[in-house]
Amino acid sequence: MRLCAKQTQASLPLLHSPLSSTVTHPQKGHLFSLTSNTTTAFRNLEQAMRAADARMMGVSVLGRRETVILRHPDDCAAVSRDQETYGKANTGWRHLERWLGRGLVAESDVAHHAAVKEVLLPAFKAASVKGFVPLFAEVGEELADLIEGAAAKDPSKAYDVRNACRRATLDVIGKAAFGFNFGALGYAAARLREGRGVEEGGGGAAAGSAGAVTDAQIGDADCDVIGIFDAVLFPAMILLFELPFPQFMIPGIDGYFKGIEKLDAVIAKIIAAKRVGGPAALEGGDILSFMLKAQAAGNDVITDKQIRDELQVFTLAGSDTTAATLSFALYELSRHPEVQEACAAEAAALLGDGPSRGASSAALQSQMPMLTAVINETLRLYPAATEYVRCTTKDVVLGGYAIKAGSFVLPSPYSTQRHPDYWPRPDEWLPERWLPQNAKELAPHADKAWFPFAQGPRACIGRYFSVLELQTILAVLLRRLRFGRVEGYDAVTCENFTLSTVDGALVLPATRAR
Ligand code: HEM
Repeated sequence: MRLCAKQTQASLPLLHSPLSSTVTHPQKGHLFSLTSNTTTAFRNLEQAMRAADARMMGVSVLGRRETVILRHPDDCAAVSRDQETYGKANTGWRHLERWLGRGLVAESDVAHHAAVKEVLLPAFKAASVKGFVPLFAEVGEELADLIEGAAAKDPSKAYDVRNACRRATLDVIGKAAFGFNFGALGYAAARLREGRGVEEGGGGAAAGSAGAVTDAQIGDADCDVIGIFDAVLFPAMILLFELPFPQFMIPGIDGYFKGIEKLDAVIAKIIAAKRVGGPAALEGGDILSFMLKAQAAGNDVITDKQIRDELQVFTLAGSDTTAATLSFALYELSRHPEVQEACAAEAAALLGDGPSRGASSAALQSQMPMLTAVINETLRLYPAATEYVRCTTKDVVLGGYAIKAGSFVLPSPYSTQRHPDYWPRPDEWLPERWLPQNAKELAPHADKAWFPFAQGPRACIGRYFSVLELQTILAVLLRRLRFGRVEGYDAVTCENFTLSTVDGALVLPATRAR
């Protein structure tokens, strides 16, 4: 672990002075220490940078590549905006080629990425995604049914809302992006009716390393795509670290490859169903239809392979990220009953007896200020992507520090969004900081120190989609349910590709009297 000590611009040193700190990183540990440290490295790094009041910090991963974590908003913005100097080529994404191919998030060729993004952007604009509100509300109701069903069985039993949220967001992405029902919530509801639990697994790193891929028929009601994800995510995260001999070094790597095969089978099935349906099947407003229509119109960027890759990317990027935000929001709401009641009142006033059909994110924001504040604050304290990675294409000086060509630089939403220089009371979950009357005092630098969706040309394409999804599902849930605190329980964060928890996100749900 090394700290980028402040150096004079004149000397332009390429050295970083050593830091003795408690931060552990996979430099020389054996396999078990490696895996456990990797899942909590983001937390240790944030604390070490804060203790040292460091602008950035360098770590060495297995002694291979210099890796620098950034927590200054200007550095994060500079890296995010300049693709020529801070590219995606050579970053760990290429190790996930078998899975994500050259889909948007993994593509390193700037021109190809820009061409694909230009085609897809219209489908993700705020005006386009508002058409999905009825779908978000429908899935929100199904999620509420599942949670309510579990609570009815045993009202005193702590409920892991995280896995339920993962199921909901997977169903949303299936229906909205592909016009396909993964049936993830239906699978859990059926198991609950049979008296068999599916939510006990936790869904964190431990579940990921278990490597269980179901043999269920893909795309049918008894298929558990969440189970496939559990097998894929953890080895995928470790693959990003460029370990030598991954086939021997990474626990669960067989489950990773089998899982990708299964996901590929699901995706082939989804695309085939669309093509068989002819032009009528392309009128559903989903993103796959959008791509197939672009292809039929002669757009040569959208090849069959590109469509397959994007579907893999959307399944990944569009589900666990939003699920993490949703479940952390419910967890924090369970600990802040007064905020929860304010949100429930907003939801009741807005939704009345039915979902707000066709509302835009901006409209919901003005009508649900507290609920929107809850989402912003949850994304601040628990950004699903704690860091994102770029690779320097030449020697650079960033924020006064010299960094060698070929180094990884990681803008860190997690560390920047907890930085005491930019956030008063940084570790407190305080949704009210986002209300206009408090912003000056409690969120004075939000415009530059809050970027959970990244920034610049590689910023998240799904931002409006996911915020609208979160607003709608949270409103539907809070109108029907109250989430109580589980005494003595504090969620422990870890990383399982996206921000996760070691032990789920436990709450005590109860039906609200209406
Ligand atoms: C709370 C939810 C979400 C968060 C916090 C989030 C965060 C991010 C971040 C930080 C990046 C940049 C990654 C990088 O540069 O390596 C990103 C990229 C991306 N996200 Fe999201 N995301 C969310 C939801 C979604 C959704 C719902 C979708 C799709 C429906 C989506 C699709 C994508 C895609 C395709 C990219 C790659 C964009 C590009 O490279 O041009 N994300 N996201």
